[in-house]
Order: sequence, then structure tokens, then C-alpha cells
Amino acid sequence: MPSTISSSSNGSIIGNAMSGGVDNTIYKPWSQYAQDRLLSQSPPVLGSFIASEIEEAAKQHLKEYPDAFLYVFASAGTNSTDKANRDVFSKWAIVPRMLRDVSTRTLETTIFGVKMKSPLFLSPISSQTITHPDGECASAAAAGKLGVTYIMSGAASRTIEDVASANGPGGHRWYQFYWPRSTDIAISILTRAKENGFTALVVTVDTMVIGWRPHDLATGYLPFRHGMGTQTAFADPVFMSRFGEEPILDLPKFPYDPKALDELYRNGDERTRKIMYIGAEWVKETATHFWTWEDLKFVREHWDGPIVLKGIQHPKDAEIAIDHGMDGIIVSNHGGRQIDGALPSLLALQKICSSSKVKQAQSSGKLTILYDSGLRTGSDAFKAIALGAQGVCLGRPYIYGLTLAGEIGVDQVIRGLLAELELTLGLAGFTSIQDIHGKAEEIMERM
Ligand SMILES: Cc1cc2nc3c(=O)[nH]c(=O)nc-3n(C[C@H](O)[C@H](O)[C@H](O)COP(=O)(O)O)c2cc1C
Repeated sequence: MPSTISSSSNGSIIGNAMSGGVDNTIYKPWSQYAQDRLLSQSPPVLGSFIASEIEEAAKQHLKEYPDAFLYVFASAGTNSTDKANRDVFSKWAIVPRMLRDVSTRTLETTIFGVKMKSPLFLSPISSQTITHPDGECASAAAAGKLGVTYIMSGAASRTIEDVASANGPGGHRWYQFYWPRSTDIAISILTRAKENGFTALVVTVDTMVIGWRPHDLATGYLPFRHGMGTQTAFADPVFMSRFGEEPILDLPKFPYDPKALDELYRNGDERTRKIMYIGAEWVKETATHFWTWEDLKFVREHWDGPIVLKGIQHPKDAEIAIDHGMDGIIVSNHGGRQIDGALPSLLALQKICSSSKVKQAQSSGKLTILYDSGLRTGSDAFKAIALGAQGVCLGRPYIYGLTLAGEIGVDQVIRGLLAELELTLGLAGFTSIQDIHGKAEEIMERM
């Protein structure tokens, strides 16, 4: 195996020396990670590369806080949509081609005019500090160092400013907007996101209210109640001025203990009472109103970068998004956390990408399509891209990496998935994402 590959390859730069006019930049392909692991004498940081084993280890790790694990793990109702999201990947099989020179491979792609090292995004996930003390800052840091785009949740447990700083000056970051009803607060949040280098806005359209999640309902687990996952609001000067307060930056940290906080509340602890009161006001701002297509005009007026709707499942909605001048969609069912018994998201992707209006908008560069929900492996990413996604979003698996090991745990999850994607690409006979994009009919078989 060659130890270096051409400059068109992806991966991280491990050296950058100019000698005699020759650029000796050495690129490390993502698949080098597999080589490194095979030669390593030590186990991987997460103990495994198998998503289900890492999930189990995260469950064990959080055994003193089972509700925190279940908040991440569980979905709506009977978890049937979550299961369907996984099962559907096995309905498509990759049919590899042989004897092609695919020794130089790249995962590079360009999205909204920005060249990216890979088509991977980290899905917006709220309240990450319930699983690890470093919360979103660790995930954003790992993504930033590996050139993966970090989508920050509007319900994060760290500030916009801190997440941007952890993601770093060269990091790619998008902001996911949970839309407050008050115009002045909405504008303030959008302005802060813009000023902190978030280049695209993700508007989540499938979570106007939280779905029926039996585990959280049975245990009364709602981190936002105690300010966990509301740091965007508590750091916002416009929102806080409504209560005559300065921004509050030290909200509950890991380990998040709802019972202890409730006890403090009952005992009249002034600070806890204040946080719980303001937290409840924020929930009223963001989780009680169903926005409509017409309302998107407001977002367009106040955000001058690309806008991406997250949670689209119906081809007609994808078409309406085009009519409303949206720049992209994330085909997602929120990991099955909103509707039990819903369409598996990969099937939704196939249907959406079969619409001629969508195809035309995508090929003319008007509409970017990302995939989300149930993605666990590099092979899953290959399939979603072959079905028409330009990029893929990873959800729960990186939170389990975070739970177990903070930033280096997220790093392992990302590297593992991208190494597997690059290997799968080559073993299937292709050298780039562009080779397989939208080619499902030629390169996969429906089972
Ligand atoms: C604990 C948790 C919190 C989430 N928070 C958000 C959020 O704040 N905003 C959002 O758009 N999606 C949120 N999601 C959904 C994810 O962005 C993504 O759609 C989902 O995790 C994909 O499913 P998967 O993890 O099974 O692949 C959350 C998901 C989980 C598991």
C-alpha cells in the first residue's frame, strides 16, 4: 500500500514542505486510519468500531443516569420509525465493480460553494452536556479538526460563541434554528450565529412540538425545564433583558440531576427558581407554535446565507421548498423521535430524489439535498449518496462517542465512518463521491 497519495485525495494534511519547487504536501487518506488501527497494539478509544457495541458501552457508562441515556436513545412511541430507519438500509445492496484502478480516492465535495473534505455533517443534537461535561464544545472541536461540518443545535447546552470558538477559525459550521415567536429575539439569535461564523441556517420543520416519547414522559425528563439545552437563550441579551437580567452562562452542568434541582426549587433556592422560570418562558417561545411556509419569508429576510429545511419527508414538500426559494433540504424524520410508524427516511430520500422537479433543481444547483436518520456506517453513507444525497448527517453515534470519551470519542466515530466510506467507495470500484452520486440504479440492487 502506498503511504502517500496524490493531492486530489482527501483526509488530513500531515506535512507541508516545499523542496526544489515541488509541493511535498503529504495527505493522509481517510482509509489510512484503518491501516493505522491494524498496526496498532492498543484498542481504540471507544473499545469498538461497531455502532451497537459503542451504544451499549455508552449505556453502561451512564448507568447512574439512565434517563440521560434514554433521552438520547429512545424515539417516539414504540420506536418503530427508528427501527425502520435502520432496517431500510438493508433493502439496497451495493453491486461492486472490479479491476479498476481506484487506488487514489477522494471524499471531497463542494456544498454551497464551499469545498469540504468529506460529505459528512454532524446532526444538530441538543443538551449534549447531559452525557459529557464538555458537551457541544467537544463535538464541535472534533468536527472542526477533521473538516467535518458541525450543525449546532438551537437547543444546545453551550453558547453559540463557545461552540464557534471550539469549532475553530477554519471549522465549517451551520446553525440549527429553533424559531422563537418574538421577532426581536429571533433576529438577535440569527445575528449572533452569523457573527460567529455559522454559514448556513438549518430550520427544523418537524419539531414544532416534541413528539410522544414514552420514556421521557414516564420519568418527566425534560432537561430544558432546568435550563439544560437553553444556553442559546440564556446567553441572549435581548431575551434576557425581557426579565431584567444579564446573560446567565453557568447553567446546570454534567452530571445533570433533575431530582436535585427540583429539590432546590422546592427549598426556595432563588437561582434555581429564576432559571426554571426563564427556562419555561423560553419553551413557550419556541415549542408552542406551528410555523407555516409563508413564515419562511421572515427567515429569508433576516438570514443572508443558505437556508436548509430539516425534516422533509414528502416529495411534495421538497417541491414546495423549491418554490419558496429554499437552498436545501435535509431528508430526515428526526431519528424516529417525532412520529411513530413513519416512513423510513431512506425511502423518503428515494421518493424525493425521484421527483423530476427536485432532480432538475438539484442538478441546476438550486437545491442541495442532505440525508439524515439511521445512518451508522460508511456503507450507509454510500447508499444515501447513491440514492441522491449530496451529504449525510450523523446523529446518535457521535453522541455515544462523546459520552464515552469526549472529543477523542467523537473523533474516533468520525474517522471510522469516513475510513469505511472511502474503503467502500474503492472496493465498489469508484474514486469519488461524484462517481456514485444519484447512480443507485446502476450501482445498487433493490432487495
Ligand atoms: C438526543 C437528541 C437530541 C436532538 N436534538 C435535535 C435538535 O436540537 N435539533 C434538531 O434539528 N434535531 C435534533 N435531533 C435529531 C437529530 O438531528 C437527527 O435528526 C437524528 O439524531 C437522526 O437520527 P439517528 O440519530 O438515529 O441517526 C436530536 C436527536 C437526538 C437523539
